[in-house]
This record gives sequence, C-alpha cells and structure tokens, in this order.
Amino acid sequence: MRIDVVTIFPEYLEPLNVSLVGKARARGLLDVRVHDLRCWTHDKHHTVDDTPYGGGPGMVMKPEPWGEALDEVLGSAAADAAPPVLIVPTPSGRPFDQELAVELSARPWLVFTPARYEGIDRRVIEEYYEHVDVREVSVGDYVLAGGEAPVLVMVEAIARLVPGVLGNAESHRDDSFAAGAMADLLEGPVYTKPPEWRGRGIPEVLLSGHHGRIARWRRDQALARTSANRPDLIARCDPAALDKHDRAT
Ligand SMILES: CN1CCC[C@H](Cn2ccc3ccc(-c4n[nH]c(N)c4C#N)cc32)C1
Repeated sequence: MRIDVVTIFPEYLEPLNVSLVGKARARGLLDVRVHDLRCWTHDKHHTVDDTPYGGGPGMVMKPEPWGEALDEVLGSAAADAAPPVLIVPTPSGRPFDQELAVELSARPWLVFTPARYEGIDRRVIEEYYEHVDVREVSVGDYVLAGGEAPVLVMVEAIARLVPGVLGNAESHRDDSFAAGAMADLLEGPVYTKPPEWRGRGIPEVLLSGHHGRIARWRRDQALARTSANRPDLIARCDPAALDKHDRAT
C-alpha cells in the first residue's frame, strides 16, 4: 500500500516512522510519503492561506498550492497504477469507523490532505471529486486544530489491517468492532503475570484452561462493558451471530 500525506506540518507525521507503521515501512509493506505543501508555493513567504470570502474568523487555505501539489502527487504514479482514494479529514465528514478502515485497507493507494486554519477552499475538494474517489471523513465529534492528528489515527487503524503488518500473535480477529459475532462489542478486560498484584488476583476462569468457558466469559465481559459504555452498539449487535458464537464455544 502506498500512502501520501500533503501537509504544512510534515514533522507532525514523524510518528509514522516508529512502531507498527514504521516497522511495516521498513519491511516494504507500506510506502509512506509525506509532502510539505509549502513546496508548491511561489512567494517568498510560502503563503498557503488567505482571508475568507464573506468574512468571518480565521483564514482559509488557498486552492493554488493544493491544486499543484495534488496534481503532482496524483500524477506521480505509473500509468497503469490503480487510482487513489483522496481522504480529507474534516469535522463535517462521515464518521471514520472500523468498517471504513477495513474498506480502505484493501485499497492500494491512499492520499491524505490534512488541512489547517478553517479548512481548504471548497473548490479544491470539488475539483478532485471529478477525478478520483474522495472521502471526507471525521475521527470524532469534537473539533481539533487541524487534520494531522486524524491522519495518524486513520493510518494506524488502516495499516494494522494490511496483510502481513500484524503478526499472527497480534491477530485483529478479536478486535473491538471486528466483523462476526463480536462485531460492535467492546473488548473485555485483559490480565497477565504476576498472579497476584497488590492483593488482586486473576479471574479463576482464566486459570482454568477450559477454552470454551474462557471464550464465554470474555464474551460476557465484552457484552457487560458494551452495555455500560456503549449501549448504542448493543442495539446493532446481531442476536443470531451472538447465539452462533455461544454455540461455537
Ligand atoms: C473552528 N474550525 C472549524 C473547522 C475546522 C477547524 C480546524 N481544522 C482545520 C482542518 C481540520 C481538519 C480536521 C479537523 C477535525 N476536527 N475534529 C475532527 N474530528 C476532525 C477530523 N477529522 C479540524 C480541522 C476549526
């Protein structure tokens, strides 16, 4: 998978050099390229913003640098390369969730356009809707100062689903929100050695070696945590799938 990020803060994307994504890059599973938008400015101040038409607070990112940058990035692929998905982080976008992460993890090329200020001149987004698959996406119902942190979140969520990135031991099979009977359920509690810590022990079932009972206990814990913290997700669970899970354990 190729991932391009165009930003005025390339240093904000340094975390993509470490841990899961960094290791995947070193192994050649991910080709991540971060571009400084100011490389496509032509004035001595490298201007990327201007005052908003219609007035109002803040500044708006100018269309020209974005147009030149995206034309070059999108035009840099081989003639037979699959077209990219252009992902625009914005508080007004569709919610980013595990389903979208799974969909995007199957695409060969993603281009992220994290903005700053009050966002990008709308004409840029409209221009590229005519050429590529554009997704305007929000990482949550709160307002950040820019799109770079959302890019870090989305790249990690997507990259871990790319075949080979997670080792078998780290399988995402039992992830929260993973498809199947555990879909839309939050993960339950986890424990490790020592067997006692500050007078607190381990749930006996986890020491029993009975895999069926352990699986059921974990499902019950997931249901309890989901009911407590995300009752909205319980409504989305497929009772038939949950029953099938019970039968399988
Ligand atoms: C007051 N204004 C309102 C419009 C946005 C301005 C800051 N900003 C500029 C670019 C940009 C990109 C994403 C996000 C963002 N915020 N919250 C989320 N879930 C996001 C996502 N994805 C925020 C952003 C602040």
